Amino acid sequence: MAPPPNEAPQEREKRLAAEAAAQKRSDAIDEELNKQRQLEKKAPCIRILLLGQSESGKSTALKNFQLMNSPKAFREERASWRAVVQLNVVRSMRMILGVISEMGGRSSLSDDASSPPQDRRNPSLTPELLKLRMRLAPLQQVEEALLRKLSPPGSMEYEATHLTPTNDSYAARSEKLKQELAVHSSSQWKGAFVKLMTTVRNSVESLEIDYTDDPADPGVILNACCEDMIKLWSDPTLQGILRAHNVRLEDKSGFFLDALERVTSLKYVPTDEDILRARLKTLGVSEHRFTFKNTGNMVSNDWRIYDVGGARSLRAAWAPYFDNMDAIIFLSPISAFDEVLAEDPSVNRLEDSVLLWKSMISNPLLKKAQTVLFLNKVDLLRAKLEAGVSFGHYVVSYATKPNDYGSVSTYLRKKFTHIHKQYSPQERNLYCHLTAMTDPRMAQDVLMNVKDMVLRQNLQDSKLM
Ligand SMILES: Nc1nc2c(ncn2[C@@H]2O[C@H](COP(=O)(O)OP(=O)(O)OP(=O)(O)O)[C@@H](O)[C@H]2O)c(=O)[nH]1
Ligand SMILES: [Mg+2]
Repeated sequence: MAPPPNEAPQEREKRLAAEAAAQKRSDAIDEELNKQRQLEKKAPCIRILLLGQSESGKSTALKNFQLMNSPKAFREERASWRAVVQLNVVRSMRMILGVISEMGGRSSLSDDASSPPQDRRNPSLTPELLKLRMRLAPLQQVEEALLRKLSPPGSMEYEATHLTPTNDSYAARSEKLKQELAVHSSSQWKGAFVKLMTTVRNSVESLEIDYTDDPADPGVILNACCEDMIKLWSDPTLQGILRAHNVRLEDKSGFFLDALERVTSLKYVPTDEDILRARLKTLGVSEHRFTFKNTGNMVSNDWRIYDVGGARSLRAAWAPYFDNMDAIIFLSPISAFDEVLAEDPSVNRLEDSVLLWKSMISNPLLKKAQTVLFLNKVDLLRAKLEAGVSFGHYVVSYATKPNDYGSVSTYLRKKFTHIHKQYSPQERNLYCHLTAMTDPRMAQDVLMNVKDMVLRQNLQDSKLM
């Protein structure tokens, strides 16, 4: 900056001294930044990219990494996950109420059941079910309150999920409610729960939080609906209706209806397994840093794991991360052989997953990355096959081979392995595991294995260089 006109010698001295001090501070900052850069260069980190279609289990794998590496921090976030579990419960209930409404030719879950002419004509709906539907109308309020809590105004998800409380009809709001709550990975959705987190931190031992002193807590209404929700879910007529409509809620993400009493209790705090089962869709790409212990001095202890949103419209955002990855972990939810994509109901989910695997494997930018494949959701695959859902009916090339877990999983492993061999731009190993990411013990065993393998390979590569 030019010196002020008519500057007195004393002022000039003062100004020069201030400028020199500022320069010194700036140099010190530059030096610090350089030091950090040098350190980062000296200790390069290991980068892992989680890939796969939506609901394949990427974020669940990430949660397992967090649980493995920093269990304390993971558990301190329990209060935030409580609201997600509650939202998952309400969503499952809404699917049930939706089926009932459809049968009655109505679309609203807050309809008055006192004069339902269509319902009376439908022999499958009992007066008890209609009564429960009416009694559970307040769940709509719970859902709206939870969404407001998880996506407050001003947050990135607000636009996508916010329900205008103003003049929208319920039908219009219901349309918006159909969208799944998604959270931008870099956003601060957990911030809304900071106050509660402190409480949880103080009560980690007893695992209890008392929310009853917060009248605005949607959990209070949810708790009041608990008995009716249990009655509805255990109603044999309803179970028959769901079967007839081919709705298997127990296979869907975020299923908690088998634990309604526990998860709707006023003092409910999610367990590790609950957090792994809770469903929250990811938007965008997020980087998570881990420092693993006992990895020796030869290679870095620093790990960066990247979680991406798997829905089709979000896949374009993956490419900038392909360069420079040490490993990719691709998750394929193999239980989804009889399901379709939420974003495009004309596409079978297993078929989409196979095509995505092919395109990732053949991508030249990823040719140096080690490839890890998780054939995930084996628990659901087993349950589905045991319930008599025919794999061969959906996968024509499987034909009439036995419809049991062993045969189906072997077939899929071979199929994915074959693609890997055929489409890799250069020869490389494949580390394939059959996994259930919601089982923390199994998941952590597998992830520990993957971690060691990536590390060994990294060490080998650095020796060769
Ligand atoms: N039963 C069962 N559920 C699983 C398994 N792995 C993940 N899930 C559940 O499946 C749902 C979806 O998992 P996410 O980890 O959110 O899926 P994602 O790949 O991150 O999905 P996007 O964020 O939409 O890309 C969650 O409710 C998980 O708890 C599994 O092995 N078995
Ligand atoms: Mg995710």
